[in-house]
Amino acid sequence: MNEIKTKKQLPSKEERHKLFGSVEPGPRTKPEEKSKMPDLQNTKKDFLFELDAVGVQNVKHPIVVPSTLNPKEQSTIGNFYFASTISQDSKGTNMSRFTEQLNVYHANGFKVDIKTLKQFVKELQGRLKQKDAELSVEFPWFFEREAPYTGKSGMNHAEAWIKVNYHHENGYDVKVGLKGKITTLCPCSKEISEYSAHNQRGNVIIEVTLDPDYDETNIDWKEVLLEATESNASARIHPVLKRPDEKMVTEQAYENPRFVEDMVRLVSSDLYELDFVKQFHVKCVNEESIHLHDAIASITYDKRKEK
Ligand SMILES: Nc1nc2c(ncn2[C@@H]2O[C@H](COP(=O)(O)OP(=O)(O)OP(=O)(O)O)[C@@H](O)[C@H]2O)c(=O)[nH]1
Repeated sequence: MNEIKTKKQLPSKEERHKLFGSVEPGPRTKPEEKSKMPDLQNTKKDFLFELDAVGVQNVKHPIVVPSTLNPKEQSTIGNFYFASTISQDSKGTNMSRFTEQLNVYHANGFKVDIKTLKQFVKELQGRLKQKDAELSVEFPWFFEREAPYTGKSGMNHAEAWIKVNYHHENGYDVKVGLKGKITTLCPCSKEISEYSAHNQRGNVIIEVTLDPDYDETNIDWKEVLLEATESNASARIHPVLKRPDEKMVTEQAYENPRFVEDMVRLVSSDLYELDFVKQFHVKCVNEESIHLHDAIASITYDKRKEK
């Protein structure tokens, strides 16, 4: 026997909102025109302390990333931080101006190269009417990777970031960074064991200060930092491996054992030799396969302080 279904008769949307607590607007007494509104953040008084930074963070926005590896240009999502210092006599910043400027750049297709970001930060300093401004942007950077024997390719990615600071008297400070993943095979395990050696996935985190004359039209820092990471590892990580490839990377790792300390020293040596790198920080975090904890090592070095 067929059941007879009766359709619910819902109240109108307005009635439904009232049912769940919406009320009529109250009397309006405060100005609605911008020029008549108090501007609290622009109050001038002695506010006791200068601020190191005031701004916005965790701003997600579409960006275009140029690359020397394939794909040569990729659309992705950047996570931005924008800030400036403010003086003791200013109550607050004009927060709308950070995202207002972001939208101006979006209208032209926001390409996150060093030249564009430097221009962005200088304009932001002017827009905020402060003596400095800074931004950082983090994004996943994709690159094509071929298997070592069969040449089968797929996409790998690393976390990349750029930090730009501009001061109206001191100029720019630009830092770039990359977190890449590698295989490391334990030298101690190889030495003491009758067979095999434990290995792990290592994370190499690099941040470098760029030389003011760094020319991104000649060198892509992302590719260089990735190569410094991967070329010093026990083996590279691949998206696609067939059996002949797997045999190659397994044997290569066994032939190139690395402690976490070896990794940071070898990567630092490569960075030391690069003219466009003035200062660097290298950290390696190995997700140990024979422990629940990670092994870590790091180096910070400033070439500008050398005698
Ligand atoms: N300074 C400051 N603003 C905040 C904060 N949190 C939110 N805001 C918001 O920032 C917005 C105002 O931005 P402003 O840039 O000062 O706006 P405006 O004065 O209309 O903009 P201009 O014409 O550029 O000066 C308001 O919506 C504030 O509520 C905060 O902690 N500090």
